[in-house]
Amino acid sequence: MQQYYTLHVAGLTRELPICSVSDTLDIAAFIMFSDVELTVASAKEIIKKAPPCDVLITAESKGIPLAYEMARQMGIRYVVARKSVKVYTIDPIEVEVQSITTKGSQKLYLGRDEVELLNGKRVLIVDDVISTGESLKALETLVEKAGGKIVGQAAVLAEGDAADRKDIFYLEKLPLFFK
Ligand SMILES: O=P(O)(O)OC[C@H]1O[C@H](OP(=O)(O)OP(=O)(O)O)[C@H](O)[C@@H]1O
Ligand SMILES: Nc1ncnc2[nH]cnc12
Repeated sequence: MQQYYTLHVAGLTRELPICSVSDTLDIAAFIMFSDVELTVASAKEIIKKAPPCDVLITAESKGIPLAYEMARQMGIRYVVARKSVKVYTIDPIEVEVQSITTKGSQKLYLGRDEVELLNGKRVLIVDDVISTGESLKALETLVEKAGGKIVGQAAVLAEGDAADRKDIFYLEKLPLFFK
């Protein structure tokens, strides 16, 4: 039978389905897509903790609604690091990324327009979850390549050991489930 983890975040409660990552590890899947109420409330709470910044960056895909909503509330722009190059991606820069939810390695790309938005700016990196930190590391590398200055790294949830990191801020911890 499907099992759930009860999450309290930003004044809301959600039941997260427990999903298998491997023979030894399960995660509670945190998917903000579709959940406008949770996205708006989480954005508001992260903004309260955020340092002054000029632009946000997130990774495709689950960080996008959060970055959009934070940028809307803050009145600033946001950049999405894409997982593929499109016909309209001019002069892409790239970095390799691995994530706890995806087998094998992927890449994150920024086009020239996104690089221009980041260059010389105070950049806040945002994501829905920070777990192994690999996605965050890839975003850091991209911001540095683009000539941006990272002023903070934020997430709604810090999963597993990420909760002990001192270089990020987040709203709630999320446990990993070892089998
Ligand atoms: O700290 P990490 O281990 O890198 O995990 C965190 C990343 O994993 C998730 O994305 P995912 O790779 O599942 O891709 P998706 O957003 O496209 O579903 C999440 O949105 C973060 O970007
Ligand atoms: N618990 C989780 N739910 C969704 N995506 C994730 N990426 C890393 N941990 C995750």
